[in-house]
Amino acid sequence: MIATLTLNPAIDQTVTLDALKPGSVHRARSVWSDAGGKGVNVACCLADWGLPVAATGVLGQDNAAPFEQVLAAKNIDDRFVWIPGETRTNLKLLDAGTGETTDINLPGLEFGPSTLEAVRAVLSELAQDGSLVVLAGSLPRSLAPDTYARLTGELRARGARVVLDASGPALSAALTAGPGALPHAIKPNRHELEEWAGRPLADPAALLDAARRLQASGIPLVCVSLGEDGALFVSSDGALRALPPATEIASTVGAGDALVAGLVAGLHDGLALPDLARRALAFAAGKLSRTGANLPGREAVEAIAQDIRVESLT
Ligand SMILES: Nc1ncnc2c1ncn2[C@@H]1O[C@H](COP(=O)(O)OP(=O)(O)O)[C@@H](O)[C@H]1O
Ligand SMILES: O=P(O)(O)OC[C@H]1O[C@](O)(COP(=O)(O)O)[C@@H](O)[C@@H]1O
Repeated sequence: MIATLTLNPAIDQTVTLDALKPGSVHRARSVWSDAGGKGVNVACCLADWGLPVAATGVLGQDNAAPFEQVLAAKNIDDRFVWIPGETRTNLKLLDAGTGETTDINLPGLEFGPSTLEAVRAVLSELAQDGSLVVLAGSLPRSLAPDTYARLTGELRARGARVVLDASGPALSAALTAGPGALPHAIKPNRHELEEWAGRPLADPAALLDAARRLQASGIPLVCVSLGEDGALFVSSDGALRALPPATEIASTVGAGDALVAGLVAGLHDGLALPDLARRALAFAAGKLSRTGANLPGREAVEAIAQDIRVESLT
């Protein structure tokens, strides 16, 4: 069983501008919305790949439709806890000239201990021996930074492997949890890894060293995503860098989530590190060619994976 948790989902509203100029009035070329948030996006990509997946977390009842639609359309087991209020809308400003996206992620719905308890109950039903559980995205401000660390300990005690995609204090707390509460895999991006390290990691050697330190601390798989430079992968099988293929980019929003979904699909199939890296980058490249958290068909993703170059690092 595969499950994803999104405690702070979002409707992603992507606004395309001729050029983003801070302080000036813009007339948008176009606007579109996707139901998103990290765990929702991971579940969408896994469902497109053909794996059964359940999605849980907390959603607002007052703008439920986009989430209900996408979960139903992709046949994702909807195990969300619904609360009064609106799920946040995050703004993604796409500069058509440079192709760069500027993210404005809002704080989101806050909720108390009883809602978290309800989510915990769903997770403990979903997590069994051998399950893969993805904990992803920011935490609402009402939750303690060690929320992921605690959930990871509980899920591990049930025999599940946890894949964590978090940042800031929530990531730091999860990485300093005791040995029984560390995640099986993490996917920081360069900025998140620098935040954890407390210093810039400008050159490849510094990045690799930080990733190796995390793996040596007891996290079996560390993947550092590097945008257009691909990603680093470190496990007990070694370290490697995977390079992205040339890709038509429709939207970069959710590329990191697609990479996480590819990692999960690879862990599910027990792939060796180089093939796991190819699978993860193929998911990201497949998603980049589309808007929203959507992958092309399995054959197309497998064809992309075959073309991904992987370099072993010493
Ligand atoms: N501009 C790009 N060109 C090619 N591949 C990209 C680009 N942006 C992202 N990717 C792919 O998507 C993956 C995740 O993107 P990244 O930006 O690192 O994640 P996040 O969104 O979590 O910060 C990268 O490892 C890479 O494979
Ligand atoms: O929970 P956070 O950290 O605010 O991030 C939420 C945002 O990240 C996304 O999941 C996209 O993430 P990536 O582009 O890193 O894959 C959006 O759907 C959402 O707006």
